[in-house]
Amino acid sequence: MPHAAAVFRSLVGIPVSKSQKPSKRAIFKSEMDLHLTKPDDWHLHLRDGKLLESVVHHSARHFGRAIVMPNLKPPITTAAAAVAYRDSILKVLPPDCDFDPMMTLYLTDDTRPEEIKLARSSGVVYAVKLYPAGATTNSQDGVTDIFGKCFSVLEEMVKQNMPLLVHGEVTDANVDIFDREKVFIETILEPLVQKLPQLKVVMEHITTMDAVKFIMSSREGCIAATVTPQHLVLNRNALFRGGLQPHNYCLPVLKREVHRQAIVSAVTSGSKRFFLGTDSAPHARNLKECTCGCAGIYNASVALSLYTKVFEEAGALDKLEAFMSFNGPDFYGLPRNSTKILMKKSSWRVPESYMFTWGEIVPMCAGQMLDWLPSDC
Ligand SMILES: NC(=O)N[C@@H](CC(=O)O)C(=O)O
Ligand SMILES: [Zn+2]
Ligand SMILES: [Zn+2]
Repeated sequence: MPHAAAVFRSLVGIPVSKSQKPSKRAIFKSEMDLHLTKPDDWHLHLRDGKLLESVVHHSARHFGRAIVMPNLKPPITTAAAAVAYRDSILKVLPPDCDFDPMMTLYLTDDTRPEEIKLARSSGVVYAVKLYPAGATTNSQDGVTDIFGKCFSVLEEMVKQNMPLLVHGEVTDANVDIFDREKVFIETILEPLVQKLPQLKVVMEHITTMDAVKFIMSSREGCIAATVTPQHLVLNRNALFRGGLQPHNYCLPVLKREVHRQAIVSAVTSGSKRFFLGTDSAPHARNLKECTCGCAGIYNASVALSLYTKVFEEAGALDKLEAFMSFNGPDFYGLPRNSTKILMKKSSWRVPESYMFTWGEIVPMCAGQMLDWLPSDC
């Protein structure tokens, strides 16, 4: 195994010297570009119709593949619907684009084991998504009782080696919204992995130190987590800074600073159990800035810059490529991408909004300056 600092130095193109540890000062001072294996996004909302056409290029430009979430209206509950949805995504991609949308099935109380077999044989469905009914955007058709209604489907998933992707929050209105992830781990996830230890599970968009502990204590290669940019750079103060901030509202909701720090430590530690999943979730501006605003942050255009900033500030740029480009495909048992992208150390301003004929979308960090610019090699 090469020393981490040596890897870091080869990434940034500087010769390995006697001092193996890159000092933080050196990182901040030098002008450097990072050549990285093209990343994948293991949790993405592309929507459909006009919204799909408007947002897909932000992901397709710099990501090789993406696990595409199935929470459309109506949801993607069959292999046939997933194949049709994939075709509609491919149709709106720019010519010569080799972005690969990897599809998921939306699990319901009525999903049958047969559908898992069909999904596997379709060749384009890579996972099944568990939304506890009522937990998040378009989850009303989700699962009401995972053990009571879905067990035979989960057993079939084990047979088909099909991972379960989990929105990990309980929906009980009596549970404080900031505790819903922790309670989900205790009441659903821990019993689930005990009952079905062979089931591959990805806990999506983790937000708490409880989730980090759960992932670290479970079987590597079987249980993993995706991490969003917002849960790495923001804590819950960002929801109320100078007034209500609807564009920082997503589910699971942002948590306290100690939780953010625990997640930063986990991803920058180099553990293979954590990988990139933006949870980029576009909603029209008018549906965010209203009396009952939607949950979801649109981060597709800023995600790579923000992840890089987090690793830079932690002095862990040598661990960035594994988080962005290796841990995900390794977990899913897929080849890593063979092409590269360049993260340029170059300031750019995030647009205040993206305007379309039908309306506009406000991105995460709207109007702010960011330090790292992704581009093609
Ligand atoms: N994250 C969110 O706040 N929203 C997502 C759904 C989800 O991933 O929970 C969406 O589809 O808008
Ligand atoms: Zn979710
Ligand atoms: Zn999501």
